[in-house]
Amino acid sequence: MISLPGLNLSSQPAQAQSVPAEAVTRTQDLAANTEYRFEVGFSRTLTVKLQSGTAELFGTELAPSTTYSFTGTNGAIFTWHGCKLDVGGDVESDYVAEETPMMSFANLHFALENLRDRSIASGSTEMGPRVLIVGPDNSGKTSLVKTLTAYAVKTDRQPMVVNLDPRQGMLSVPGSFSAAAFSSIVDMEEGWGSSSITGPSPVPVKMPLVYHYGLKDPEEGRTFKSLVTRMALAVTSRLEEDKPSKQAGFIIDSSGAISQGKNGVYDSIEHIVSEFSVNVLITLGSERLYSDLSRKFNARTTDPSESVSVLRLDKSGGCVARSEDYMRSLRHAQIKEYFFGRGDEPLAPSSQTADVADLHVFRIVEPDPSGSYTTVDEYGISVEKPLFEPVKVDERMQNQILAITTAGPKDSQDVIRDASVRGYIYVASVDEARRKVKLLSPLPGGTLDTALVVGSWPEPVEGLVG
Ligand SMILES: Nc1ncnc2c1ncn2[C@@H]1O[C@H](COP(=O)(O)OP(=O)(O)OP(=O)(O)O)[C@@H](O)[C@H]1O
Repeated sequence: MISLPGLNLSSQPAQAQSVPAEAVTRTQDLAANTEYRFEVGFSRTLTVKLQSGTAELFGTELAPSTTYSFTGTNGAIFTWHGCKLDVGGDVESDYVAEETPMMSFANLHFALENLRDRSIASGSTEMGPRVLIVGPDNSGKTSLVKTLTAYAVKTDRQPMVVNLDPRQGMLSVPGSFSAAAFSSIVDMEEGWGSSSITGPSPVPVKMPLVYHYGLKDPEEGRTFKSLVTRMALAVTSRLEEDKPSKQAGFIIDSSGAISQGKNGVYDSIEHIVSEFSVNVLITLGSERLYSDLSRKFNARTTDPSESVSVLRLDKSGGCVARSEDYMRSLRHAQIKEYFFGRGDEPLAPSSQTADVADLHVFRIVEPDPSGSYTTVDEYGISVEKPLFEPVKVDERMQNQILAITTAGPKDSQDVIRDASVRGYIYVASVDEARRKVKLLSPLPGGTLDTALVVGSWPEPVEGLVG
């Protein structure tokens, strides 16, 4: 058996052990072009083994005779030509679906392949496809990104994947934005990974680029657009040095919040399209979004090199609306994995004690309940609040995740905002009397003489250290 999914084995050893791979299984026959869909909660485990035929999970092929196990996961195992699966364990629900959008996903992949071939034919002067995926919450954006990435990697491409959704991290913790080039297969059970230093999950070619956003909703913060601009510059300059990834292009995953629009205006989407020079904009699961965006971008076809193809894909019937409880468990599992690794790839985070006075923590300033960022200064004049405010480390900071930025503690607000992230630390405990703080870091050592940034997202995680 490989590992428990994503999501740290140590949190649920009892359940994991209660379902050994050799426990009772049943055979699930799948006809061609159908998929086996499952919902597995955090307290259950499903095991799946490919008995015969071929099958894939979000584009990644299942290896024969390998038992995969899933916990805290919703997903679907699809087969193009039919297969038999050995299914065991326990699920919230499962069923076989005959209608899937996989053919349209595969067609999209082939269209992207044409653009990649065109980039190669141009001697890499042209960049490969620059794709942005938008759609409401739970419309299947991340699953489509995984599928397109897996298909591209199977064709020996090295696409870059950019995550601009703070609800879920990619190779990092929730609340971050990240980008990484992928070259080998996406790990089956976990699928995306949150740790940047474990081995087998999606294997980035280089360390991921990470920026800290620190809020739940891209539309609520003042730093979203600047971070998109920074990320676009960083991704573009990385691609200039990396031919295979430049030819393969990139795929951007976004948050459902930016697809809501305000009176037909999609400011954040337009900003991403313009900063990343997106030329393929995929709308998932919303006729209205497709209609609004195609009207907007089709009107701009004066210069063909700047044209944006807006495509519409149907939402898969398998997409599951996830409860707030489920999402919280998912975030906590991701954070736990960032520090401790996974069942078969454990990490040993280092614990260090520091003086409270040595930490330079900046809190992201949030709007007041009316959404305003203005305040009245000592002269009664209305002024804009700063982006960050320095905060003292006290007991309220216990269980918080802090971003270690590349900015110095004396740098300006803009420098702190635009700084990339070296990694994250967890505040395990604060002893106010002794003025000491115990920190957990995925990497040993490291200087704390930088600006540490904390936001309201992700929320404090209790009990990370037992
Ligand atoms: N075909 C399918 N069968 C079963 N489950 C699926 C299928 N497609 C997606 N899901 C599940 O549905 C949920 C929502 O999908 P996904 O995360 O891809 O959507 P999203 O649009 O990225 O969501 P959000 O923007 O809210 O993060 C996930 O738990 C995913 O694993």
